[in-house]
Amino acid sequence: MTFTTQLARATQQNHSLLCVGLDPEPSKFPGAWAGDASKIYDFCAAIVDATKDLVCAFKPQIAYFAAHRAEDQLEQLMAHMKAVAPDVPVILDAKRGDIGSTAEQYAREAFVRYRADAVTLSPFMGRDTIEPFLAYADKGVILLCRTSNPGGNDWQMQRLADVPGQPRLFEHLAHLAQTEWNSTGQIGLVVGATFPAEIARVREIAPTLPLLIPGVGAQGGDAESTVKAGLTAAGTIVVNSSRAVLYASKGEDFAEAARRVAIATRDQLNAARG
Ligand SMILES: O=c1ccn([C@@H]2O[C@H](COP(=O)(O)O)[C@@H](O)[C@H]2O)c(=O)[nH]1
Repeated sequence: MTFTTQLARATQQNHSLLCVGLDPEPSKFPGAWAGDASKIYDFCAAIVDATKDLVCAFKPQIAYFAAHRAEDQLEQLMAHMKAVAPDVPVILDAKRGDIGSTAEQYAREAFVRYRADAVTLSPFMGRDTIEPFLAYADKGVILLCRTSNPGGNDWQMQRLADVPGQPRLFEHLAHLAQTEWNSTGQIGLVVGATFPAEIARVREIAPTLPLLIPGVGAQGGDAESTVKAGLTAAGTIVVNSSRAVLYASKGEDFAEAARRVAIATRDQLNAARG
C-alpha cells in the first residue's frame, strides 16, 4: 500500500490529524529511567502504546537515537510500531540529502533497515538527490519546504531572480514537488506551524500534497490556524507534536499524561476542521 493511502486510512480510522513525534531524550525520562539511554525503546514503546489510537502517524527523529548509539533500539521500535499499530504510517525524520550514490544508501537505511513508510529529506542539493528515494515507489518522500525555525528565513524566503514570477525558494520547491518531481505521487512537504501564512501559500501551490506540519506544542504554533491554512478536501495535513506529548509528566504517569495531551491536541485540531 502507498504511503498516501496508508495516511488517508489512519487519518480516517483514528479521526486524527495528529502525529506524535518520538524525540527521546534520556535526561527527560521519568523516575529511575532518567539519564538511562538503554531505556529509549521502553520509553518510546510506552508512548506508542498510549497514543496509537489517537494519531494519523508517528515520527521518530533519528538523531535522538543515533546520538546515544541506540539505532538498535530504533529498529526495535519500528518493529513494535508495525506490530501494535500496523495501520499507522511511520515517518522517519532523517532530513537526509546527498549525491545520488550516497542517497541510495540513505534510502536503503530508511526503507530497508528501518522499514519506514516515509522519510524527510532536505531538497537543497536538487532533484537527483531525491530520486534514489523515489525508486521505492510506494514510500513517502517528504521535503523540507518552509521549516518551523526562525533561520528558515535565511534561504527559504529568498526570491529566485531567474525563475519566471520570481517566486520565493519555498514556493518554487512547492511547485516542483507538486509537478515535475512527483513521479511516484508520494511526495509531501514540511511546513512549520509557526508560519500559517506560508502554510496557506504552500497549499495554494501544492493543492494535493500531504503537508507534515511540526511546530505546535513546544514551539508555540497555533493548532487552529494550522488546520485552517493547510487542510482541504484534496490535501491532508499531518500535525506533529513531540516534546509537549512526550514530556507531559516527569513522573511514573508519563504515558497517561502523554495520552491526555495527545487527546487534547487531537481534539483541538479536529475542532478547527469545521
Ligand atoms: O521545520 C521543522 C522540521 C522538523 N522539525 C522536527 O519536528 C519535531 C518538533 O518537535 P517539538 O518538540 O514538537 O517542537 C522535532 O523532531 C524537529 O526536529 C521541526 O521542528 N521543524
